[in-house]
Amino acid sequence: MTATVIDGKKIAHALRERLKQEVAELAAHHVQPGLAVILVGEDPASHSYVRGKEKACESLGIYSKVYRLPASVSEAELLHTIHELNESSLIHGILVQLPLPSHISESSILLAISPDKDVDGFHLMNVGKLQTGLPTFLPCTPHGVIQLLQYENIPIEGKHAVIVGRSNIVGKPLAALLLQHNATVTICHSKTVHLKNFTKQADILIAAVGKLRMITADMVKSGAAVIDVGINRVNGRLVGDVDFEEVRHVASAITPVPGGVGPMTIAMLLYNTVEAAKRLES
Ligand SMILES: Nc1nc2c(c(=O)[nH]1)N[C@@H](CN(C=O)c1ccc(C(=O)N[C@@H](CCC(=O)O)C(=O)O)cc1)CN2
Repeated sequence: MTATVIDGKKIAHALRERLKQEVAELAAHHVQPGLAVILVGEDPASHSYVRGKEKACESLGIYSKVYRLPASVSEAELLHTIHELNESSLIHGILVQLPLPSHISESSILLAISPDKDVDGFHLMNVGKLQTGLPTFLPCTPHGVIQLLQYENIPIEGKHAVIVGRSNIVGKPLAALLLQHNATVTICHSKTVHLKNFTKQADILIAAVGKLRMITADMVKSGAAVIDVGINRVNGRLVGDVDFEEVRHVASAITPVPGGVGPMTIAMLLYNTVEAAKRLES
């Protein structure tokens, strides 16, 4: 068997084209969605993701403003910036690029963002809404994974989805979303004993740990859909958590890294920003 390679770039592009039209329609009503991005420190990967977000906004006609702050910025200064953005009529979405330096409390910062502008879906209010199935901003990467599965007509309902990784950004919200779509969900993590016994049962296997090529062909059930959320940098190259070259001969569908889930993360952020503008301006 050779798997279908899921083209995240193409799917993200299609979504962005739809959003571009929506932004044009909003412009006709004198509404321009606005996104504020706060970036703290010098992490090159974070700078690159934020540049990607800025460029994506520009290409759709979304206003964006990036606050590039030094790693030495205090929590109080950061909170002050967020409070100002909460009040700004030009800004509909606010996000703080993660990770933050260790002297800043991530939970205090995320709690300060108005839930109505929380386009990452990380505010506790929105986390709670997701868990209880209420409408809210869906975290971008998990939402992107669901969109990829749906675009490829990969059934979710009744299937066993196994997620390797329990982060607040990906693993936990993705489990909630897959449950909403009536999958049976297992979350595995660094303390899971006999990981392979679980991954081998997956109809949909999602790797989100940040460990280079840790999912090998012997860990995958024949015909499974394999979604690789991992981003590992090796000598300047991006490599996922899945051994793509091996696993593609066992799976029925697989996402590459780069060009799989990553582009969907940005597309879903644009989606949430447009949604935020529509809600706040209605
Ligand atoms: N506040 C947030 N911080 C972080 C998030 C997030 O959703 N919100 N997620 C990640 C990083 N991330 C977005 O911020 C992100 C990761 C990857 C990509 C992407 O497009 N990847 C491309 C490759 C890009 C490259 O060449 O470097 C791909 O996989 O094809 C976009 C955004 C952590 N922080």
